[in-house]
Amino acid sequence: MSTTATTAAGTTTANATADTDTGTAGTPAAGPGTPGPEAPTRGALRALLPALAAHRALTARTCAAALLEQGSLVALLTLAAHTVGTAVLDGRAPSAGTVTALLALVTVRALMTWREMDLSHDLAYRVLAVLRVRVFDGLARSAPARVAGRRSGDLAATAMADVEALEFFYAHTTAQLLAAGTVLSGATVVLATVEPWLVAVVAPVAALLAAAPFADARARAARGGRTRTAVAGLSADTVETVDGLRELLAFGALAERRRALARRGRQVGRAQRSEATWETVAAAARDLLIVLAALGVVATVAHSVTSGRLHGAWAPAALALALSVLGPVAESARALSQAVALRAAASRVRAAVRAPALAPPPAAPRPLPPGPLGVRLHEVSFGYGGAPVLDGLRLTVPPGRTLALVGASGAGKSTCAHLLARFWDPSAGAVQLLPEGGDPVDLREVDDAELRRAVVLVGQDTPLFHGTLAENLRLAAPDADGSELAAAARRCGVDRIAPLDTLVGERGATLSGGQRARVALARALLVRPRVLVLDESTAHLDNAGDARLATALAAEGRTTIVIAHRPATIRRADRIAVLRDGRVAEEGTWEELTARPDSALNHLLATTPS
Ligand SMILES: Nc1ncnc2c1ncn2[C@@H]1O[C@H](COP(=O)(O)OP(=O)(O)OP(=O)(O)O)[C@@H](O)[C@H]1O
Repeated sequence: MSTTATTAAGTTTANATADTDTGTAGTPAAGPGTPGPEAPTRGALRALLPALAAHRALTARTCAAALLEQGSLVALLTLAAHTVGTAVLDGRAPSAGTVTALLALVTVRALMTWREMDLSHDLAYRVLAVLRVRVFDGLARSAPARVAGRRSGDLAATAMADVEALEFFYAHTTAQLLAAGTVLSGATVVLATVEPWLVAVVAPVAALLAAAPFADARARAARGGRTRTAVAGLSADTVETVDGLRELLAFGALAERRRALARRGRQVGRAQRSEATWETVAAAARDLLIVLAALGVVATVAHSVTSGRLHGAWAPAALALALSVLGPVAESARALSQAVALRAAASRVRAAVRAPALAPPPAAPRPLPPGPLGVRLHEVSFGYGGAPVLDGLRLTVPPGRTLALVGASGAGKSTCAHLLARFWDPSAGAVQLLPEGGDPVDLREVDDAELRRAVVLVGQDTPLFHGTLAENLRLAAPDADGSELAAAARRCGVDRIAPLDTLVGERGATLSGGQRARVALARALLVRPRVLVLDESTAHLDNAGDARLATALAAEGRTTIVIAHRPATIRRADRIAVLRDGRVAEEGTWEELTARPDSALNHLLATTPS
């Protein structure tokens, strides 16, 4: 068996302590081709933009609202200043048209402030909802290798915290930057006609403010990356702690775990503090620049008026226009610098979304012929990145027969089961289904949905989901009617556990290991698989329960591969294959293999407690 829930929790403590000591999020050996948790951040923000394409109309409305919001404020301040200027210098009261325009601008500004916030958040939440599903799709595509290679809390951090962090990018950056750029361009044209020197003051400051976040983009992204990694590590440790609470309690390891979590928390705090410190320094630098620009604008306007280039009545308007346009520019610079820090989150999300399929779908699927299916592993080699686990393995199970696959712990039995379920593909050789009298069909040629109906794998610790027994059974066959459900439940003794509308709690926490196994087996039977792979599925049951289930599972025409250590289970199979050194060391019936004193099976049985 590969990692199980119970053993994972037991080994977690050691892993987690080591992680905390080195200050890195632990990443056990990944499956073949597993993308690493940290991907390069270059272009990660740009890669977020295409997600807006699905919401073109809403994006356009958000941009328009942002433009009206920023533009109306600049126009309002400029017009108000002009009105005051002409009233003071020319002694003219504002006309009814001017008052109406001022009131209209106030109204537009108020309405657009609300509208822009409403639309930009609506847009962001829609994009994030799609992103979350795409992250989930990526995880599903690359499971279980990715899940084996990355800790679940780390994956949860990508699916939740990293995606959530991107809300800022979609709600507060894109439309606002576009609007600020447009308002700045318009204001620059007006300023150029009124007093070109004002452009000479405003334009370089605007350029400096816009460029500043990119000047230390690498360091900023690295600081953001450290925060994301620390948050992911904390999330991974927290999830493992909750999962393994019983073991931690049993071994009296709670206090040490608590200290480790506190250290993780401090790591997150330090990373966030470092980001915040740099951000406040950058904000202070921006403020200083704006103040200097404002002084420059005031001095330029004063000089223009005294030198006669600008009429005094226009001075307040020019002043207001030049100063008010600096507001959106400064706000955009702040948004940009925050967005640059999001590159790490964006790249983690991008890596999850783009995760390659470890078992890619066939270009031209081959339909499986009806009738019983056998199984063949033809010269199969496979490894998890290190030494090969399977090395040219050959194994054939004719249609309708039962084979017990045995071997020492770590021999590769579960790996064979996972290849049969096509969780991933072999690096050499082929895993095939054998129709009776037909040509073998490589699993790589079979459509995924058809494969899931034909081959079902039941593991030792198949987790159940929060819900009723019936809902857990229906997971495999959503269309199964009540009588089918009842029949499968009866065959596996699920009906003796509790009524089918009983809630089982998260991961089936309210059931015993044996009861969970019965539910998992009944669930598998509902699919009516032609090939059933049982990976120590009945290990939690007593001998009598195991025997009764074996009788219930026996079905005409179904091929069954049983991975087991229990002699009584192995004995019931038609044939037995012993796995050693990545190959089948010997194969035969129970009688044949046990008759030879030096057989690998006898060696194995001698070391297996009965
Ligand atoms: N996801 C993984 N990443 C890296 N190595 C793995 C992974 N899964 C299994 N292995 C390694 O592959 C080898 C075979 O594991 P496998 O689970 O197939 O053994 P097994 O025969 O089922 O063992 P057991 O009887 O103990 O369940 C072991 O050395 C194991 O450490």
